[in-house]
Amino acid sequence: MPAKKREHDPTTGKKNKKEKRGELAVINSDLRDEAVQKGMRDAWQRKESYTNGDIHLDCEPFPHCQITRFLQSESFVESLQAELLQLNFNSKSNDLYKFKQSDDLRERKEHYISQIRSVIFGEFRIWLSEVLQVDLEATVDISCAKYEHTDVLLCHDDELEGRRVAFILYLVPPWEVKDGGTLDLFSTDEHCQPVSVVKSLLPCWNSLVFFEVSPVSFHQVAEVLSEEKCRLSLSGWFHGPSLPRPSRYIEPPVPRHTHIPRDESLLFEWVNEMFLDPRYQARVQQEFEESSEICLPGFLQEEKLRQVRSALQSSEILWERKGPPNKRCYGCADMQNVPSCVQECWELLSSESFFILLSNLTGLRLHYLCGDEEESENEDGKNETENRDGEGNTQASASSTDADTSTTEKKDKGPPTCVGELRRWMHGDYTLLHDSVKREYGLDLQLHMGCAGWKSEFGGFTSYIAHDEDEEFFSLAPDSVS
Ligand SMILES: O=C(O)CCC(=O)C(=O)O
Ligand SMILES: [Fe+2]
Repeated sequence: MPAKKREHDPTTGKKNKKEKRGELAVINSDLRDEAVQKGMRDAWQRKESYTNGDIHLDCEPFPHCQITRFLQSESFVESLQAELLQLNFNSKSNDLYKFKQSDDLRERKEHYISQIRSVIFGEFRIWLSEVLQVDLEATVDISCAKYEHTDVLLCHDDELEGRRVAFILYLVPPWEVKDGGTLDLFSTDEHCQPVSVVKSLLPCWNSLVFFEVSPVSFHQVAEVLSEEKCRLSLSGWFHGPSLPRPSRYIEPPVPRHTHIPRDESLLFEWVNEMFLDPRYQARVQQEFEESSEICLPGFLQEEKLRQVRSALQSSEILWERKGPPNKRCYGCADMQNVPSCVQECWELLSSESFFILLSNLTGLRLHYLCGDEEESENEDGKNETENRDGEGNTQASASSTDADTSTTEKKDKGPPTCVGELRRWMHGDYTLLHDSVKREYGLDLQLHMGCAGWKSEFGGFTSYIAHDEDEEFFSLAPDSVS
């Protein structure tokens, strides 16, 4: 029920001060019910589900609770929504997310914003402390987010010093699965790494979701697909003692191999002869040494390229999803089961003669017969770079195929080796920058197929950033190499 309206103070006849400024925030009265509190507390301790009226607790894949009709008064929520929409919103975009965020709400003086802030970090925090049996601090950590068409927040766990419970209050129009924008919860494996979405919560007007921030609280906001609807929410964290965290999981390294023995005939068959001319190679090398990257259009012979491209488009290839989703999500082909011309192209890239060709084109020592003019510079760490996800992956949002090999060598580290994948990028695929990767020197090679006429708004670029820098220094679009 809405807070009782009283226009005038009966004793003075003056307007009631609070009424003049607007309604008060009152939370769902079920939360004050002692039986509900006890039921919630017991269920939370035992990690069991619990439902009572507007409150639904579920512990799979990790404990989370949805409170529908969080605020008693509909008109309060409407006024709050209107006030929030008047705020200034800033576009936020990086590899992990794209959405709009309001200015800081901690100090805002607007009536409804102040009201909701004090009820969430006052009465509701005390209720939550009681239910979870955890001392939650009065620290105010809240902002307003607006997700519109194509906005997204990829898989993450919310872990940050001090955050104990995450909450989101939704202020959305009637929402359906086809609108996207669900809050997806991930299951995790034995290393606390996310596996797949096992539950999706539809955002719902005046409902509040909360969950404990933990090593397994992986979630995402699915891309908003509706072109009209605005997914407005207030979200933040209650701070308190963090849960124990296992040490960061480091993925086992992907096995690499040295070149495979194939002679130059493979090069003559596959590579445009221009790139085999030593004078042209010297020019390419000079340019590569100046800029550390080079694009070689028309690298493969037209007929070979056509064969590979059409073989890749055939349905014979089994594309497997590569995860974990907090690091990457794209299709990857099993190289044992690809058409023979694709296999042959793969052999070309791993062949001894190709290692020599790459040495000649780059000046890097990728074969013992070739000198390395860059070696002393690399040894200083001057050229240390890392791409957007630190592992030589591209980010894409449309169908494409991409072969990527990396070759590395450092003194006393043995002969140069390579590793690669045949990848397919579709709408929604991505890689994320992350820390759990060993930094080392390497050469990234990308061979894009079927990306002619690529437009920048398709996404799918690879973003390279230097270690410890925020800004990218180089972006590679697929069309520049097809
Ligand atoms: O809006 C949501 O449903 C979740 C938002 C979220 O996960 C976050 O802001 O960290
Ligand atoms: Fe989150």
